[in-house]
Formats: sequence, structure tokens, C-alpha cells
Amino acid sequence: MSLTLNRPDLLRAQNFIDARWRDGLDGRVLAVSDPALDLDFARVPDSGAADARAAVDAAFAAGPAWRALAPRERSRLLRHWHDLIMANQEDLARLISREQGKPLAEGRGEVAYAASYVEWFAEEAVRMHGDQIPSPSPRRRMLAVKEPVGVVAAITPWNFPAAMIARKIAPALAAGCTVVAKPAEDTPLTSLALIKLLEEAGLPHGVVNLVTASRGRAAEVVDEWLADPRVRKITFTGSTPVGKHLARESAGTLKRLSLELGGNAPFIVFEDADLDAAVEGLMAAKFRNGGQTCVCPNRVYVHDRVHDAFVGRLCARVAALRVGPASDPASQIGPMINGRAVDKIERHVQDAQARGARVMVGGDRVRDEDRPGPNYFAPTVLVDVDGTMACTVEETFGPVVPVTRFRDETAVVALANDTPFGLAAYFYSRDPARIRRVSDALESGIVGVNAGAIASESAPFGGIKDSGYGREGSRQGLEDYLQFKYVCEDV
Ligand SMILES: NC(=O)c1ccc[n+]([C@@H]2O[C@H](COP(=O)([O-])OP(=O)(O)OC[C@H]3O[C@@H](n4cnc5c(N)ncnc54)[C@H](O)[C@@H]3O)[C@@H](O)[C@H]2O)c1
Ligand SMILES: O=C[C@H](O)CS(=O)(=O)O
Repeated sequence: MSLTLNRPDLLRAQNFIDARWRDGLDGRVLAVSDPALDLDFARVPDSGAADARAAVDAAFAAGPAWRALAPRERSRLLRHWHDLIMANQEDLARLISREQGKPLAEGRGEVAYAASYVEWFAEEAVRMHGDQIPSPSPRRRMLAVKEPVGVVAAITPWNFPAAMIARKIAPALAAGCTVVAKPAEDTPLTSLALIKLLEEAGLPHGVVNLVTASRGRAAEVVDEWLADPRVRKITFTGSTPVGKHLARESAGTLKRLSLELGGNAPFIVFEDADLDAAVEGLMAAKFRNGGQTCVCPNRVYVHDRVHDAFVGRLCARVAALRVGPASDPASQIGPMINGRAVDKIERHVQDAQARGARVMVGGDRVRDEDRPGPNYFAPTVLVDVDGTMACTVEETFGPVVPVTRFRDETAVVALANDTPFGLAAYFYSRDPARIRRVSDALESGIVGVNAGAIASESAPFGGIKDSGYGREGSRQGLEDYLQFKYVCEDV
């Protein structure tokens, strides 16, 4: 099925380096597949080290002029980019849904979410205030000046192909940095379209450069950036193993790092919770993007006293979810990104069942005339889940809700924290003292209290422990692209 765009020129097939759209230097190409049918529908360059080097050459050369540009001018470019993104929201949503699989309504929502980061940092660009330090002597002037870190390498995942790259490029540009970027091999088209719009917004030559590469050549491209001393920062969103690899390999040139990694979020329903609110919060947090979200609940703990009532209401809502392709406006759960993802989800469900869990809803792949592709999995609720099961230890990254009973607050908080990860955690309670206790005790970068939809450009997004470090969005998000210079002047 062809991809219909109001602006066909937003479907790009080349890298963007030094303000030129160009093929990969060795001519190799990467097919882009539609997860709904597992069929290739587009081609982009399968870039290598030479393309990566050319991107850094351009970004490094563009650095001084971009850094010297008045912050208000950088802000104006970002505001124009924001306006162009929103003016092309439908086309960008279609690209997201086609290459990533999420329902079109979610694609539209992601475009607006991505644009909100661009708008936020258009506003922050003119607020990069340093400090004048009180001097011990009238002859001495002491300043703490904020300066851009320099060339930034941005590497992004497939699950939010617009939002993840927008929330890296926008603060980098606001801070006065230049950028080389590589999107995930499954979803390069959205990033390329966003760069096309950034070019139209007036991006100067070399300020942002994007190369695409296959999974097999991603390391070749990124290793080039890791070894290049001109690259001063890596901002990465993706799996923890790759994040740890980048941290190790960037040590040679002591780059700054922002790592937004994997998660294993607990979702706790206490006996005093508003059960309807908790069900709606779980539905919002769990089934966004079919569960392919780093902050989605991966473990659900429900107090024994309300377990059966909660599970009954939850199962009714989950059973009603419609699974299907983005081309069906009624779809609420799209295909998973690829066969590897579906295999992992199936492995988690079968492992849980083998260890004693019961399937209340779903539990299997879905494939029929309405869902002809191989990448659909039914929204699933498991009960009698325990900590020996893979679905509670590993990030499932799919539409599976594993439910465990608990009776004691201290014990359930210990369970919630019993993971190497620490990105997001959620709980529902109407007891103010408990809300304070549990918010303080949970080991995660983000805590949702009686709230399932927590993402916002104005909040510091990021994790602790094996979920990484650094923050994206908020005032803090700009600091990751800045460094202090202490100026001490005797007059
Ligand atoms: N914390 C967050 O904000 C956040 C957001 C989205 C996804 N994630 C995590 O990402 C994972 C799923 O995304 P994914 O499958 O794209 O992750 P991934 O780590 O496999 O890939 C992420 C990016 O890294 C690149 N990459 C892969 N191997 C590489 C290597 N050896 N060297 C250099 N680059 C390499 C990929 O091409 C891609 O662009 C999940 O664990 C999810 O939790 C985290
Ligand atoms: O998948 C990870 C994303 O960062 C989630 S969110 O869109 O920022 O909530």
C-alpha cells in the first residue's frame, strides 16, 4: 500500500550532511519495513564510518558561527521549526504510523509531543543565565559563564521516532551546540522528515547532520563518533546494554553523556486507592504505543483486599481494546515493531504460565484477515505472577500486564525497588502520609502518584541506576548541553 503524504517531499531517501541531501558514500541502502505487514516500503542509506566522519566534519566546522549566534536567533529558528512540525502534523503522523506501527491518533499525539520540546527549548534558549560571583575585592570581577559543550552525537530508538530526536536536537541547538544524529534502523523516515522541516526553518549549513544505518552498521557509525575527540557529548536513548557500551567507549575522549535507558516500572495499587482511577491510569500508562514505552508499567502489584475487584475491572477494559493496523482508525493497539519483539513478548507469557501464572485475557499472537501481518500480540492480563518470572525481571516492551498480590506496604516497596532499573514507578493511594512515604521510598527518576500519563516537556525526564542518567526536557534538560567557565578578571 503506498504512503500518501500531502507533502511527498517529506519522504526522504538520503542522508543530510552539511546542508546537502546525499546517498551513503559507499552506495549501500537499508530497507524500511512496515511492521503491520513486514513488507519493505522505502529505502535510506546504510551509512558507514566515512559518512559518520563527514557529518562530524560539517558539525565541527559549523560550531563557531552557531555558538556565536545570538540566543534570540537560535530561539527564532526553533520556533519556526516548531510551527513547521505542527503544520505538517498529519504527514509526520502517517510516517510514524507506517514505519513504527502505532495507531494514527497516537502518531498525531507524538508529533505534538515532539513539537512541545522544540517550543520549550525555543523559550529556554534565551534564558541560559550564568552567575556573577560576589568578589572579595573591588578590583576583581568573577563570572560563571555558561557555554555550549560543542559537537553532540544523538542516537535514538524506534519507539518514539519523532519525540526522542526532537528532545535531543532542540536543547542542543538552544544551547549553541551542533549535532550529528543517527535514528534507529527501524524508523529513520520520521527523523529525516523532521530534518527536512528544520532545513526549511533556516538551519545554517552543518549545524545538524543526520545519517541512517542498518543495525549491523550502527556500531560502525557510532564508533566513529565515540573515537572522535571533536564530538564532546553523546546523548542516547535506548537499551541499557548499548548505553553501557557507549559509556565505556566514550571514556577515551571523556565525552559528556546523557543516557535514557531501559526500565522495569512497578505499578502499585494500595487498598485505599480509587480503583476506577487506578484502572484508567494503568490503561493509559501500559497500552500507550502497545506497551513499547520505556516508562510503561512492567510489574503490577495489587493489594490483596482489592485484587479481585481491580483485576475484574481491568480485564473488562483490556478485553475491549481493538488490535489492528494504523490504517484502521479504530485500532488502539498496533503491531509490535518486528518479529524479535513479538518473540520476546510470547516468551515472557509462556514462561509466566509455565511457572504458575494464569492468563485472564489475551495471551497469544493475533493473526487474521483484519490483522494479516505476523507482528500482532493480544493485550494480555496475567495473574498469580511472581518474581521468578521473566516478565517481572526483564522489560517486556509489549501489551502484557503481569499482576501480583501483596499485603504489606514495606514489602511491596521493597519488591518495587528490587530491580537494577530505576526509570519510572507508579502508585495509587488516597492516604497523604502513605503518598509521602512511598514517593520518598521508590528508587526511580520519575514517580506517578495517582497518575498514569506523566510525560511532559516541562518536567525532567530520566532515570537512575541501570536506567541511566541525565535529564531531558525542563530547565534541567538544557544544562546537559552546557558547561560552566569561571572567568576571574583583575581590573
Ligand atoms: N529511557 C528512555 O527514555 C527510553 C526511551 C525509549 C526507549 N528506551 C529503551 O530502548 C530500548 C528499546 O529501543 P531500541 O531497541 O531501539 O534500543 P537499542 O539500544 O537496541 O537501539 C537504540 C539505538 O542505538 C543504536 N545501536 C544499537 N546497537 C548499537 C551499538 N552497538 N553501537 C551504537 N549504537 C547502537 C540503534 O541503532 C538505535 O539507534 C528499550 O530498552 C527501552 O526501554 C528508553
Ligand atoms: O519510551 C520512552 C519515552 O521516553 C517515553 S515518553 O514518551 O517520554 O513518555
